[in-house]
Amino acid sequence: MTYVLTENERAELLPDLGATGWGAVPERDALRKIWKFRTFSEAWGFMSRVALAAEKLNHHPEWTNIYNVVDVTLTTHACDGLSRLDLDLARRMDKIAGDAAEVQRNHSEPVECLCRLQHMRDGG
Ligand SMILES: C[C@H](O)[C@H](O)[C@H]1CNC2=NC(N)=NC(=O)C2=N1
Repeated sequence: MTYVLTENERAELLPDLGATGWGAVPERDALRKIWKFRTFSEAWGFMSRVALAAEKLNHHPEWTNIYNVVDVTLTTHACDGLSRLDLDLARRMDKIAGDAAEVQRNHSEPVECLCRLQHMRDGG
């Protein structure tokens, strides 16, 4: 079943994602990453491939696309927080993007904030 990651799991698994540019959304138990591709076509190609991976996982991103920028938030609605599925999808997205895009890092908070389960309730 889908369950919210424990503090031990967070401490073990989140730093690697933080290193690739995933951040913590303030006051939510959610991960965010922003990619800037060279063109709209490359951004849309990335989104198409991710959409197929998301369908396979039956786990879907919250995302927006403006021209060549794709802004992604991952969380699990079924358990109202971060689950393994978010980490799986995050890793797949990283793999699909490869180094085709510039990763914007000046947003959100460090993933380490998500290692405390109270993060989303006390606002950081
Ligand atoms: C019925 C279906 O399994 C659910 O609605 C799935 C689909 N995709 C999902 N995606 C995300 N991000 N969270 C969910 O809880 C979720 N649930």
